[in-house]
Parts: sequence; C-alpha cells; structure tokens
Amino acid sequence: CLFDKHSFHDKRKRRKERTDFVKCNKEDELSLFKTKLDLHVHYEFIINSPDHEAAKIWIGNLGKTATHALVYAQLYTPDGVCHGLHPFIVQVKDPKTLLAMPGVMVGDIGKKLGQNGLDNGFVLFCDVRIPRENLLNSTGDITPEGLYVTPYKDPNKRFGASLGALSGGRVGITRMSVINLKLAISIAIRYSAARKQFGPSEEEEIPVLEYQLQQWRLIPYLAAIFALDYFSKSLFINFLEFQIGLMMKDNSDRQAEIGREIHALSCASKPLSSWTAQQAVQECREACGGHGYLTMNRIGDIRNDNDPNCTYEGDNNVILQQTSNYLLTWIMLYLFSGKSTNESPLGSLNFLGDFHTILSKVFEVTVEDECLDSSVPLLAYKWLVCYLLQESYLKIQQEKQMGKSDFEAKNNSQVYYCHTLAIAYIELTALQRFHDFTHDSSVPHGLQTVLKKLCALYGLWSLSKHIAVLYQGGYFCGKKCTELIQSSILTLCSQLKNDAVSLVDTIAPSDFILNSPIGKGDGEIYKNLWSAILQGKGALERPSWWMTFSSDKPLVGSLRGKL
Ligand SMILES: CCCCCCCCCC(=O)SCCNC(=O)CCNC(=O)[C@H](O)C(C)(C)COP(=O)(O)OP(=O)(O)OC[C@H]1O[C@@H](n2cnc3c(N)ncnc32)[C@H](O)[C@@H]1OP(=O)(O)O
Ligand SMILES: Cc1cc2nc3c(=O)[nH]c(=O)nc-3n(C[C@H](O)[C@H](O)[C@H](O)COP(=O)(O)OP(=O)(O)OC[C@H]3O[C@@H](n4cnc5c(N)ncnc54)[C@H](O)[C@@H]3O)c2cc1C
Repeated sequence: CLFDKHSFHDKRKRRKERTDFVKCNKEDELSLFKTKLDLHVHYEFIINSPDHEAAKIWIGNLGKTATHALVYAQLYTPDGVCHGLHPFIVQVKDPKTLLAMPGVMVGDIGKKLGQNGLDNGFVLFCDVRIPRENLLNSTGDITPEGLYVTPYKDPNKRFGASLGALSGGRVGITRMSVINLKLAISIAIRYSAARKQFGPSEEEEIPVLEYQLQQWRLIPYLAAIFALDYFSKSLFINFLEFQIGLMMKDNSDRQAEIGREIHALSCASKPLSSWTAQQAVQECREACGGHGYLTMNRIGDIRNDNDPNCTYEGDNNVILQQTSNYLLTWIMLYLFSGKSTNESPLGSLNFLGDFHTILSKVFEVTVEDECLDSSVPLLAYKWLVCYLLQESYLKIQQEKQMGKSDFEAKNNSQVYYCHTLAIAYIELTALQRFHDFTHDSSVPHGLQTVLKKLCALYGLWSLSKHIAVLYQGGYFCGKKCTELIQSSILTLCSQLKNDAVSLVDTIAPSDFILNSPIGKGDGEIYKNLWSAILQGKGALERPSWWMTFSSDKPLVGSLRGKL
C-alpha cells in the first residue's frame, strides 16, 4: 500500500459521508448496498458494506453454490470522484472448502414460495481487497496511473451500456414464461377434454371443454402460446444479432440503436409473457376444478415457479417504464420536433411513420366473417399505440404545466397512459410478427388455416382488454364494434376447440417431464389419477399421530372444569 495508514484512514473517513450502492451479481435491489470502494495505489479495490441494510440479497446460487460474484459497485477514484456503477469480480468463497473468504459474510436467505431447487444468497463485505484486473472494463477502466477512462462521454449512456447485460436475462425470462404457459395449458386442456360434467339430458354428460365458457377461458391462452412462442424466438434471434455485434466490437449507430430497441422490447416482453403465464396458470388451476389444487397435478408448482418471472430481472411495472420512455423519446425526436421519421433496426417502430394517417382511422368492419382475420386487431393495435403515445405525451406535458417536476410528471402519467402504452406496443409487436409468420408462403398450406385462426384469436382477445380506450379515442363508435369483436372471439374458440388437444400434443413435453396425472397424453385422467393417489406415501395408512393419541388418550369428561 502506498498510502500511509493516516492518509488511508482519511480517505475512509471521507467515504463514510457517502452512501453508495453496490449491487451483487446484477444491478438493482430492494435493500441497498451502502458500500465504500477505494482505489488503492497498488491498484486494488477495497469493498465495504457498512451495515446489514447494505447487504445485497437474493443473488441466485450465492447462498450455497457460487464461489465468485459479479458485484456492481460505485467506483470512486482516489481523488474522491464517483464514476458510477461498475461491475467487479469478487471471490466470495474458497472453492475447495466452500467457506467464506476473509472479510466476506455470505449465506442463504431461506425457503421461497417456489424455485427452491436454486439457492439465493446474501453477502456483506468488510475491507475486501480485489485486484484492479477484476474490474470488468468494457464501459470504464482505471489506467496504471490510477486515472479513470471511459469511451462514453455521457455517464447516463455508459450506465445504460453497463446495464445492457440485463436484456439477455429479460429475453430469456420471456421464453421461460412461455414454457410455463405451455405446461399449464397442456394439463388444463387435456383434462377439460376428458372430464365430463352435466349434459343436455339426464343420460348424457359432456366434456367440460364443450362448454363455451370453458373454451373462452382456455383457448385464447392456447392461442397466446403459439403467438408468444413465435415472438419470443424471434426476439431471441434479434438478441443474438445484437450480441454478435458486441463481440465484433461494432461501434456503428445501428448497433447502438439495436441495443436500445432490444432494451425497450425486452422490458415489455418479459411483463407480457410472465403476466400472461401467471394469469393462465390460475385460470388452469380453476379450470381443472378440485384436481387442479392437488399438488401431484403440478399446477401449484408451475404457478409458484412462474411467479418470480414477474419480479426478477426488474419488476414488471418498473421496467415497463423503460419501454414507454423509449417510445416517448421517439415522439419527441421525430414527431414534435418536425424531423422525418426513421425506421427502427428491428422494425417495431416502423409503423409510426404513418402516425397521423393511422390516428385518423376508425373501425370499419361490419360483418363477423371479416373480423375473423388477424389484420383486424392489427390495424386496431396500430391506432391504439399511436393514440396512447400521443395521450401519454400530452399527459406528461400537462403535468409539467401544472408545475410538477419531470420526476413527478412521469410518475403521475403511468396509470392509464404510459403503462398501457408499453403493454399495447409489445402486444402489437408480438401480434405483427406472428401475423407475418402465419401469412408467410413458407408455412405449409395445411398448417396455415389453423395458425391464422390462432393468430386472429390472440389478436382479438388481447385487443378486447383495451375496448374502453378504443371508444375513448373514437376508434370504436356504437355497440356493434364490441359485439363483432366478442362474437368473433367466441366463434374462433369454438372452431379451435376440436383441434385443441392435437395442438396441445404439439407443444406439450413428454409425460415424464409434464409429470401430472391429469395432464398425461393418453387422456386417461381417472386411471392415472387413481394410480397416483394409491401410490401416494401412506395413502391407506392410519395417521402418524394415531398411536400417540390412542395410547395416551384422556378419559372422556376428564378435562371438564372441576368447579
Ligand atoms: C436466461 C434467463 C435467466 C433468468 C434467471 C433470472 C434470475 C434473476 C436475476 C436477477 O433478478 S438479477 C437483478 C436484475 N436487476 C434488474 O433487472 C434491475 C432492474 N432495474 C433496472 O434495470 C433499473 O433500475 C432501471 C433501468 C429500470 C431504471 O434505472 P434508472 O431510473 O436509474 O435509469 P434510467 O431510466 O435513467 O436509465 C439510464 C439510461 O440507461 C438506459 N438503459 C437502462 N437499462 C438498459 C439496458 N438494459 N440496455 C440498454 N440501455 C439501458 C436507459 O434507457 C437510459 O437511457 P437514456 O439516458 O438514453 O434514456
Ligand atoms: C426468485 C428471485 C431471484 C432473484 N435473483 C436475483 C439475482 O440473482 N441477482 C440479483 O441481483 N437479484 C435477484 N433478485 C432480485 C430481483 O432482481 C428484484 O427483486 C427485482 O429487481 C425487483 O426489485 P425489488 O425487489 O427491489 O422491488 P422494489 O423496487 O422494492 O419494488 C416493490 C414494489 O414497488 C413498485 N415500484 C418500485 N419502483 C416503482 C416506481 N418507480 N414506480 C412505480 N412502482 C414502483 C414495484 O412495482 C413493486 O411492486 C431475485 C428475486 C427473486 C424473487
């Protein structure tokens, strides 16, 4: 150490006055890491967490398994300047003993609602020294002379680039949620096709899937599987293109634009996919009646395992704001400043080039036959996004005119405006991509019919949640518009009902993986359920407490009050 003790402590003292954020593994958190970080002249960093509130918790694998952590910390240079969040590799455990390294307090946070196959940990640091090389330096570095250097002029841009790693997780979670959706719907549709209940006469009982209500509850989610499956794969391919650009050190404007668009898309695709799955799993649980509540049938586990997809890698409600910020930047840059519109590299903004024309449109469909096509919800969605974009922008301006700060104006414009805007934008993008796919000549003709129906159903059903805004902005007028959307949804559900089991067979994993007696591919729900129940541990045995209870049983009346 080139600092003498005195000067080192002086620096520590000055640091004490600051509250810094250190994020372990990934950036964010509920509990802040109040940490001090010094650059040592021997080019070591020193990390400290002043108290338990500074503990970073929830880190996947850190509780029991991981030996090294990626820590996001505020980087301070010896001149006292803070350069913002940077990623550091820190060894937290000895790989031979799995015991904590000196100065590191690391442990497991305990049982969670789900995902207990993975340990989540906490960590605190006390004077932990790490070499200068442990700073991952793609967005900022320290020279051998101890100077901070970065290729980014704007600290916010450097911060954004540093958070770019989170996009990959969000793209991944979008797909993970689709998998959960597939599992739950496979179980519920197979069960509903086999489970008979009531009927038109005393003698005849019909499968519950024959009921319009059951179809309306489940088949739109089946359509959502196909739409979101295609969309999430296409997003993953976009993400790969972006990663290849990063690896090839592509510094072009296009590469930077792809990064921003992926960020906007993934911050909304994760909410769309995880919320769709979460709502679907609950619907499936109820659609399977009491058996849906039996642990062995798996729906409870799927619900609990999908649940954190709504929270980790950024809470859905929080990251949706990143998407609406992106869209609002577009409107300010290209619309109100009078510049001509540009096309976004991944195409999700291209339709905004016709912003004014789209806004002047109204719903023109008059008969159900025309409404059974995905081009109908697609047009409506384009109008919806343009309208919500305009209204969100105006709402923020209005808040500012009332004297609100930028921070307050944004916060007060989320509900009914920016939040809905981000959701409508991602639903439109998912629908547009699936629509293009189902109309592509490379798709075999024999499959196109059913895929187009699924696409139309997904579009109409998603759109039906925005009916109030469609009337509010004048796209819909009169009750006929809603009637057409509703009757088309029911017609498509009924048309797809006979294909539902075959469609499930194309997406369900093997019975071994699905692991649900009522969801098995053979449809023998009662045989499978009966067999699983009888094989249950202790199913036919007396309760474990019986012996204790009967050998030490109080006499009847002996516990009665003596007075
Ligand atoms: C394979 C799948 C595996 C799944 C397992 C998952 C396990 C889960 C693990 C975790 O949960 S790890 C922890 C994950 N933590 C988070 O996701 C943190 C969520 N919070 C945030 O990302 C930030 O708080 C947030 C960006 C939402 C808001 O931060 P700020 O309000 O300080 O930032 P701001 O909005 O001012 O953004 C600064 C700039 O960075 C940009 N930016 C932010 N994130 C970016 C990103 N990811 N890519 C590109 N740009 C990004 C942003 O657009 C903006 O650009 P502009 O200045 O040009 O407007
Ligand atoms: C199973 C699991 C695994 C995880 N694994 C990891 C991991 O490996 N590494 C890691 O670093 N983290 C991990 N996390 C933590 C996770 O990333 C965070 O929980 C997540 O980012 C949400 O942050 P938070 O918990 O601080 O929520 P908070 O930000 O405290 O949010 C609480 C509530 O407040 C609302 N809210 C917050 N800010 C706003 C706002 N600006 N406007 C409106 N509403 C707002 C949110 O919508 C939310 O409903 C994990 C979490 C879970 C559940």
